[in-house]
Amino acid sequence: MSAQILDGKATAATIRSELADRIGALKSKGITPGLGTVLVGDDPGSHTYVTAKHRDCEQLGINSIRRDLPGDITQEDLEKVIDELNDDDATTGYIVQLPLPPHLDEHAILERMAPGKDADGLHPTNLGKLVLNVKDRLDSPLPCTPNGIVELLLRHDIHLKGKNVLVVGRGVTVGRPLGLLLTRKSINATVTLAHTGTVDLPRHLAVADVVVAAAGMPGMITAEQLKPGAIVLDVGVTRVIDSDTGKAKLSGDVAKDAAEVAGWLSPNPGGVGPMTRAMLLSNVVEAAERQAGISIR
Ligand SMILES: Nc1nc2c(c(=O)[nH]1)N[C@@H](CN(C=O)c1ccc(C(=O)N[C@@H](CCC(=O)O)C(=O)O)cc1)CN2
Repeated sequence: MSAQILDGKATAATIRSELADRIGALKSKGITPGLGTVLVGDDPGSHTYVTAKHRDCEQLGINSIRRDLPGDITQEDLEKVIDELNDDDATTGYIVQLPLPPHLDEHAILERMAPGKDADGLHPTNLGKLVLNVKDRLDSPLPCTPNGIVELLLRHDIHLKGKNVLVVGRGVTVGRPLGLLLTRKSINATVTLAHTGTVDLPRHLAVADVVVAAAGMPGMITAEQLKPGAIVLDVGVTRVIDSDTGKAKLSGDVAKDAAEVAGWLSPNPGGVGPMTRAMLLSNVVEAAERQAGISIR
């Protein structure tokens, strides 16, 4: 048996073409959405993701505003950039690429962003709305990776009602918000959130109908640990040096042989990553629609 593929690349392309129509409608009213990005330092992964986000914008006719800043920028100077983007009318939404270098206070930076311009759904007000389960999902943006995972499953006609979902990793961009999203009544999954303090992870894996691996530990989840037929989403990405070529390559959290046991598997790359970017574009378009007072659906 070989797992069916949760094709994030193709699904993201479909979402982009749907967004193109909405961007056209905004432009006909004289509004062009604009995505701002703030990138601090020279981490190659973050650089790749930000560049890809701007490429997506260019392809869809979204303006993009790029602020690449030195790795030793002070908190005060970074806050000035945040204030400028908050005040810039051309920037309808923006993100601060994470992680920030350790000398910077990430929470203070996210909190300083205007919640209405937060294209990542990571401002405390927007995360708070997720916690409070604010009914109208269009009232505030959802974090891109969790939203992308839900969208990827739904568009493959996979519904999680009553399913046991094991989320491995409690980071702010994936694990924590995903648990909140999946336990909404509209999804109704039963979620276990595992982390580095979890005792006996294999016991949890053995009973999980769905596994979301977002720990950033290459190959940590193997075929023999999975329940046969499990739906597996491989989210974690680590850059490792290939011992044969000496070149850096990407490695997910799920071992290659998982495909022999899983019922569905998201490839990595090509699975959740492209969906994260598609959901960012969707948040930017929704923010522009909200700001223009356009009723969305
Ligand atoms: N402010 C944010 N920072 C980070 C987020 C986030 O949602 N907001 N998530 C991750 C990184 N991330 C988005 O920024 C991201 C990860 C992966 C991809 C992607 O398209 N991956 C491709 C492979 C790309 C490659 O060659 O490296 C794939 O999976 O096919 C996009 C965005 C942490 N930071």
